[in-house]
Amino acid sequence: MFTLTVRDHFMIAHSFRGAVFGPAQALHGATYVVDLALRRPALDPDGLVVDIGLATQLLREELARLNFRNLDEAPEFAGRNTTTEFLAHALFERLAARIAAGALGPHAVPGSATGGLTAMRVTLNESHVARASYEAALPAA
Ligand SMILES: Nc1nc2c(c(=O)[nH]1)N=C([C@H](O)[C@H](O)COP(=O)(O)OP(=O)(O)OP(=O)(O)O)CN2
Repeated sequence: MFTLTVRDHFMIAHSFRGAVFGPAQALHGATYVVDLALRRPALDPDGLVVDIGLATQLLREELARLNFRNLDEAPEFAGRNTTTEFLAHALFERLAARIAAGALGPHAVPGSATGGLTAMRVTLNESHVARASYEAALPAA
């Protein structure tokens, strides 16, 4: 299995509901370093998992939707604790939809004639001691 990983970061503010979060029930900031890992068992006709430039651009675009926002005020997350795990899954779903729509080129579309991407992992590094990931297969379109 081949894997290509690209990295970017974003900054948000949020608060959590639940005694388990202790002081993080108050509004606080976070800077997440995000690793996007893209997987396929066979390289495309150019010898790539995907083009690094396209992957970097896609990740940057999706993180820009969250960057500098107070997630407590984000309608799409209303009523949810925007934990590191939750955000990893939310980003996975957005990125998977963009990839299926061709954002990383036709050879990356899952189930394409050249095989396409078969799996993806989104990791949010929330500090030097903790990170959370969401990983799953990418279904063929
Ligand atoms: N599994 C998760 N646990 C926690 C998350 C999370 O996203 N997923 N987030 C937080 C806080 O937002 C913050 O990152 C850490 O806050 P902190 O108060 O330092 O939490 P700790 O559990 O590390 O320490 P406490 O002993 O509870 O103060 C918290 N947990």
